[in-house]
Amino acid sequence: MTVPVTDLADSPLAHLAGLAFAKGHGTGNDFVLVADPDGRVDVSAAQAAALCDRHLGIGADGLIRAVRSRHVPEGEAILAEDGTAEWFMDYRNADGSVSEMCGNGVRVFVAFLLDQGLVGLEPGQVLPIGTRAGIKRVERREDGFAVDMGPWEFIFPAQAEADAGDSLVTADGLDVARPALSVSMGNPHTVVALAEDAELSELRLFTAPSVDPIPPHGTNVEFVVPAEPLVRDGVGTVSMRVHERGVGETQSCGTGACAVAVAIRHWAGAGAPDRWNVRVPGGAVGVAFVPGADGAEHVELSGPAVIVAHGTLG
Ligand SMILES: N[C@@H](CCC[C@H](N)C(=O)O)C(=O)O
Repeated sequence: MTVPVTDLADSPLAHLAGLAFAKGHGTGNDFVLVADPDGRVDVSAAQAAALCDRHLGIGADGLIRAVRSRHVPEGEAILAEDGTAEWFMDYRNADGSVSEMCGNGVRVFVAFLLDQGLVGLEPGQVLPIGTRAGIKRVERREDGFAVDMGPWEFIFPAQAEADAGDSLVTADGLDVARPALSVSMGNPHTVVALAEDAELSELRLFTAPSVDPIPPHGTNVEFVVPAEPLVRDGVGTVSMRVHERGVGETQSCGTGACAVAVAIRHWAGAGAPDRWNVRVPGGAVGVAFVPGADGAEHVELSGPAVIVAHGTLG
């Protein structure tokens, strides 16, 4: 009997045989990346999930398709706002669901465009990228990328302003439900403060925490512990773990780190710093609150982006 070692016939990946891909990560948040400049690769939710499967596929927290903005429905609005936003980040979670935004992903996306020779970008230069959460401007730096993530918002503004929390979160490893604050960074996040490192490390995030009330489109849940001291030389430091919507626990979440900085600064009150170092299991990212060109406060996310491998499916 011949064993068909390259046969994907029974897999959702069958129609993608021959597809070139790269694998990359930002602080351990890892992605399969596919270049599809002319919008010819139609990846279904099942195929995205199969590609991201760590046992039967390539394995990743998400799938990123690099497509020209003019070839996606969202691109019309993107290009109307900025005709130079040529590239669109089509992002899917590991379960195949679509997400509005990925902060680590958008840095890795630009590293991938550079890797593929699809753009040129010198340190100090900025590239506008279309996403489902609008245009994100990504600056190349000597040691990685910094992204203008735009303004943040409370998801339940009335409760957030009035109280320390707007919802309650229970998770495996927590003795009682904890108050939490829900923040939108284009995608939804719910942030829970814990008292000490032991509480953070004892969490078991194999199952999704439960959030009540849950934001309308579900949520990513971040658990955060302040460093001791919280602020040194004007920069705050915290440690976080995350359970991502559509994925599970990941090594890092860029939009989650931004949401954590928003919540911790809110809880810390007047005098809290505008610059934060957010430690994650896969490394650390920087978050800064900066004035945006539109007059609103914007969140800037900075960190590394690495392309680790290239391959062909099948
Ligand atoms: N890891 C990402 C966020 C990816 C999307 C998220 N799971 C969602 O569904 O909103 C990041 O770095 O921001």
